[in-house]
Amino acid sequence: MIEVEALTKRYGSTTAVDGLTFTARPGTVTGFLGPNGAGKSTTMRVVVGLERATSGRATVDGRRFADLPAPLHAVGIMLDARSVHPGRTAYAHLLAMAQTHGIGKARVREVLAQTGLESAARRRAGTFSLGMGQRLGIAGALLGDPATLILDEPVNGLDPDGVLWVRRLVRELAAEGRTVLLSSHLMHELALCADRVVIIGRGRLLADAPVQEIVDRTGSGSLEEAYLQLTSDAVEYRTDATAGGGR
Ligand SMILES: Nc1ncnc2c1ncn2[C@@H]1O[C@H](COP(=O)(O)OP(=O)(O)OP(=O)(O)O)[C@@H](O)[C@H]1O
Repeated sequence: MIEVEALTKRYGSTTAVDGLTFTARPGTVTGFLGPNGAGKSTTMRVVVGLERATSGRATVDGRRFADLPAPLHAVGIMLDARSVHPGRTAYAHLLAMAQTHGIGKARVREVLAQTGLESAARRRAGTFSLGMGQRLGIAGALLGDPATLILDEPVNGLDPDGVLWVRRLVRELAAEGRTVLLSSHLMHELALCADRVVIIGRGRLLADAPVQEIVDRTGSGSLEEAYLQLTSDAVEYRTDATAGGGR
């Protein structure tokens, strides 16, 4: 479970996250949405201890990330699939992660198989396509068999097969009782795989409800329409094509 409570993060005069509160619960895929610069990545980075909150708090299973005894087992993270050392093979990358937690080679092979990377295991990550890099990032997130997963744009760069695979995977993870927090700009995809969505704009909460409830409450025909309506005042860079709710 992820709990974000009155979280504020400032960078100098920029307030990236502004008094944000929400909970991502076990057995649920929570979609995390917002326009560019809304504060999604910053929130996720605070949750996983890469940034320090200016005020408020963010916890995983009731603990701050820094206080988790074995982080890989508590929370699987894919924030930036490109953060892998390009000279390392997929296998070596995962093995190095595994060794920090006493996880064995068998589990490394298991996640390589689960993410469809078996045949690419001995290839250097620097030669991977965007989609293969995403798969490797997801493999790393799954490695510790964590109860919580945080995936930033997991379908970015995936082909239709890959998109379907991620959709099934996150649904399975939630069905196993895990907490999944997933950000994406692909509304159609989120509507298919998320149970509820948390929408933020300019660092503030705009909506936190089941997908259907948000669609109904806004009188929209789709999550995309509801999203455009809810974020219409919170978009910093809007082109003519999207001004006025996409009409
Ligand atoms: N390290 C940093 N230093 C200064 N400002 C930052 C830093 N990181 C983020 N910001 C600012 O904080 C705000 C929120 O950025 P963030 O990356 O969290 O948004 P986001 O919702 O993830 O956006 P996107 O959809 O474009 O990835 C932006 O105004 C951004 O410029």
